[in-house]
Parts: sequence; C-alpha cells; structure tokens
Amino acid sequence: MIKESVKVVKYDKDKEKIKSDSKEMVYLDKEAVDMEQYGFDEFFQKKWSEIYNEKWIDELNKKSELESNIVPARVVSDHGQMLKVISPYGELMVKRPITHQLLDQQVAAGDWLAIKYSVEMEDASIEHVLARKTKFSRAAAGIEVKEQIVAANVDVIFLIQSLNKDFNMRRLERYLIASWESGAIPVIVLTKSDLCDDIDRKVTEVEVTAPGVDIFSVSNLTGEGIDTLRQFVTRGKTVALLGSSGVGKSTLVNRLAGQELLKTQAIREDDSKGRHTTTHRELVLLPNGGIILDTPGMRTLSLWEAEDGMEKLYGDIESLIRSCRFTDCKHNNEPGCAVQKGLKNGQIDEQKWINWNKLQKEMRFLNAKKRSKLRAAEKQSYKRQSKASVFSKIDQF
Ligand SMILES: Nc1nc2c(ncn2[C@@H]2O[C@H](COP(=O)(O)OP(=O)(O)OP(=O)(O)O)[C@@H](O)[C@H]2O)c(=O)[nH]1
Ligand SMILES: [Zn+2]
Repeated sequence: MIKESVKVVKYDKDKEKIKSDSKEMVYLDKEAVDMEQYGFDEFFQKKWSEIYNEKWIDELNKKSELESNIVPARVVSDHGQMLKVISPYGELMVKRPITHQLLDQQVAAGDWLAIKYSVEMEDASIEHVLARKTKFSRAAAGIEVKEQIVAANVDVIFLIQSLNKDFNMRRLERYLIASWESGAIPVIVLTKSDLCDDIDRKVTEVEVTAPGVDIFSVSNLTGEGIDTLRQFVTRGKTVALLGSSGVGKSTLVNRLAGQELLKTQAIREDDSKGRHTTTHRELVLLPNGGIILDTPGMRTLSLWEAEDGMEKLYGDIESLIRSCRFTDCKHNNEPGCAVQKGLKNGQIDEQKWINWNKLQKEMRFLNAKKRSKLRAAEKQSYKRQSKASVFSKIDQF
C-alpha cells in the first residue's frame, strides 16, 4: 500500500538534493503534493517553526537546513491502529502514536502531523501532532465522560438539514452549540428545496433559532443555491459537514466538486430513511480548491462543554437571569424574577425558555459525570502520593 503511493527516489542526479550531509539521501519527486492546498497555512507554519525553529518550505531546493525527511502531513482518515495521511510524498499509512509522550494525544481526521519518513524502511512515523486551530469534540459514549475529537482544524461547518423531512430546530440548536464550541464558523444549509413549498416560512423559523448565522437553501437536484456556498469552499479552507443520514451531504459535495467524489445512495423519500453510504475517506480535496472533511463521528453528536455556545445562543435569557432579584432564583414564582417577567411581556420566547431548560439539564448531567470522573482521578493520585510517602519513610531508615 505504501509502496504504490510513495513518490520517492533515493538517488537521482536530475533531482535536487535536499540535504547533502544527510546519510539518507532523500529526494522528493518533482510532483510532490502541495501541502498548502490541504490547508497548511501560516497558522500551521507557525506551529511547525515552534517545534523545528524554521518554517517548512515547500520548494525542495530551499529545504537544505531542515531535517530532510520530517515533513508535514494531514490525517485523511482513521483506520483504528493506522491513520491515512496526505504528505508531500503522497498518501501514506502511519501507525498511531505509541511513544510515551504522544500516547495520550488524540489524533483525529483533519489533524496536522509532523511525520518522519524513512526511505529504507518505507515507513512513516508520527513525530508531533501540531496544535489545532479548531477541534470538534463530542462526549464519547460510556459511563465515563471522555472527550472524543471527531474532526480537527475545520474552518467552516455546514450544518445540514433537509427542508422536507429532517427539519428540526432542537437538533439545529445542538449543532450550533457544538460548532461554536469547536471554534469553526457555522453555516446553515437547508437542502432539498425542490421538495419544499414553504421555504420562506422555514427559513424564518431558522433565523429565529440562529440569529446572525448565514442560512442557505439549496437543491442538489436542480443546483439552485449551490453557487452561494462556493464562497466558503476555497483553496486551503476546510469545510466539515454535520447532518443526519440522507439529508444530502454526499450529493452536496459532489455538486460542489462537479463530479462524483463521494458515493451516494438513493433513500426512500417517504420515510426519509437513509443509509450510511459514505466511503472511508474523510478528507477530500475539491478540484477547484477547498477541502471537505466528512467524518462519521460528526453524524452522531452529543454535547460536550457547551457553555460558550449557550452564551451566544441564549444570551438574552442569560442576561435576564443575571438580573433576577435572588441569585439562587429558580425562575418559578420568586418575587423579582426577571425571567418570569420577560416571559409575560414577550421579551423572551416561551419555546426558547423551554429549550434552555432542557439544555441546562443535559449539561448538569454532563458536568456531574465529569466531576465524578475528576474525583476518581483525585483518589488515584492520592493513592499514589500516600504510596510514595511510605517509600520515602522507608528510605529514611
Ligand atoms: N430531491 C432532492 N433529493 C436530494 C437532494 N440532495 C440529496 N438528495 C437525495 O437524497 C438521497 C440521500 O443523499 P446523500 O447525499 O446520500 O445523503 P447523505 O447525507 O450523504 O447520507 P449518508 O451518507 O447516509 O449520511 C439521495 O437519493 C439523493 O439523491 C436534493 O437537494 N433534492
Ligand atoms: Zn428568576
């Protein structure tokens, strides 16, 4: 697998030498993959130079001062023990980090790595995981709450719902909160406009739920509205897709690409049942520039530390809460409750208040789980400490 994808020659006089005093003479083929189009921009250059004291320079002849075979690579997809990456050498498979310092480090699709490529071994290994621009996380399933990074370094997230069957404002709120948490910019895309005859009403509903967020209604069938999305899909920018099965994520990517990059599968429109048809390549380059990151983890989403997002979405409610007379106000019948007053005079929407309460409950649950995990960790370290002090006492004798 590695063999066929690697474009490396060991020694070739026609090609420029990268490092003359290096034992391993490494030359990149002239057709080396351009890392910038995969999103290796100023931000990652900076992270790179923080580690290697120098920028990564794509032009091969300027590379003389760099460790010749340490190159940036971006994770294309996750294959359990192995990660598929795109590097200047082409696509490579690398093992997940196993060294002690990197063991605890999560690596997700979209991550930028520094990899060491050995020509002799035809083997690549991870040296560093570069600091992330953004990270999309979710709470991993299980008793213990664990942050699971499902996509890294995403610039824009298309929050996709279809205008016919999948339309759900509660879900959209969750998408929005998770997107803001990630650090990426959310953009709402409503698909299947060809199957909807009250688009305006639905768009208005979305505007109320997501004030200030760009909303686009598109049809992947007729192509209507697709061009308005192109402003977000530009060279070096990474766009991730968030949306239920069958809303038209793959079809949208193919539309934007102008060719079939992702496989799609017909679904039964009568019950909106879709099947997971996306093939296992999570990061794809669009022919006209722009990168699409489409990870399975973003399909099933639960909240992970949503505080920041809450502030943006429910800022009006939260500022009212702060002006309640009692700081421990339950907002039921307490005198001087600003929330009840706001509900009565229409300052806040009743549905929004109900949603806010639901989200609070979810977050309380999540926080409680996190706290209990923290306590367990504290116990562990206490145990270790007391063991250590026993040993230090023994040492004194
Ligand atoms: N009428 C209409 N059908 C669409 C539109 N977009 C997608 N479809 C159809 O909806 C079905 C599902 O589309 P996909 O692109 O596979 O959906 P997906 O979101 O990628 O689904 P998963 O891969 O299961 O997550 C296909 O039959 C598409 O042809 C649209 O804008 N209008
Ligand atoms: Zn109150």
